[in-house]
Amino acid sequence: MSGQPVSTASHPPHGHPDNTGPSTQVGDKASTASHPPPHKPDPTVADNNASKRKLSPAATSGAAELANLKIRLRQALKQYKDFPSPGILFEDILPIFADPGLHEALLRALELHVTQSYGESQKPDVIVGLEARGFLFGPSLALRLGAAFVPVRKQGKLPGPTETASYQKEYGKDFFQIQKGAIKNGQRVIIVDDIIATGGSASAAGSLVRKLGGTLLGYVFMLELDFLKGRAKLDAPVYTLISSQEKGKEGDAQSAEGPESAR
Ligand SMILES: O=P(O)(O)OC[C@H]1O[C@H](OP(=O)(O)OP(=O)(O)O)[C@H](O)[C@@H]1O
Ligand SMILES: Nc1ncnc2[nH]cnc12
Repeated sequence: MSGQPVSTASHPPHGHPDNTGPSTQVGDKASTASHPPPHKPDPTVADNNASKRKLSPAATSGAAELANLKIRLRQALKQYKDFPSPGILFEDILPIFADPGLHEALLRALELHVTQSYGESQKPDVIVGLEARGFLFGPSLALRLGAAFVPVRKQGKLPGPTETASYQKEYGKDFFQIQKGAIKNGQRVIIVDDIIATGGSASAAGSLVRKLGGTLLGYVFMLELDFLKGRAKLDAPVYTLISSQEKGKEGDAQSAEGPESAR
């Protein structure tokens, strides 16, 4: 049933039996999937090695704050079976934006990540957001970082000369466009979107940024469906706040009678 969010009492933070590949993150090149092997700590919810790496007190408290924010955000996600088509477990990120406290937590978490990972000398000049859900937080993040915001839109929505890239995503095929001249040669760019699934959308957006002469610093996502290994398609550092879908648990998920918090 796709009309009701699935109960996730039996659906702990996502993972997948196939999820064995490395998960590269800026500032942490080791496995960063939210379901690392049992003997490894979960790097998406805590910077467990902060003290060993002798981080400054400010960086350590920033890492602790980030870990806390991630837990709150993870709990707000909802899942819908068979939406928009059979076999897809749809991750609904909208509850985060319905709650001003969580919305603020999201922006703060992303801002912390970018400022901690890139520092003053490598600050992004441009945040590129992908239509449509990348528009929910891309402009606000850009404002916090003192960067420009540039949209990548679905075909036929942008006026004037554009560059186009076709792509395949988890549940369909599409075209992305960006306005020519929207990014200047050599500008440092971070691409943001809500979810990376197969990586098709993000990869197409990356090719558009490079076509315009942008220097792609990396990708930032709220959520990664890591069993789909989308990050393998991307040739710049990838950061995700939360990951991923536990496909093996899909069959266990019960239909909920009403809205229910995901995790
Ligand atoms: O990694 P992929 O397999 O490419 O899938 C990820 C993309 O799919 C969704 O966009 P979609 O175009 O479905 O919807 P939206 O317009 O609601 O953002 C999502 O917001 C990502 O952009
Ligand atoms: N499973 C999924 N849930 C929400 N958005 C998506 N975009 C691609 N796959 C998705």
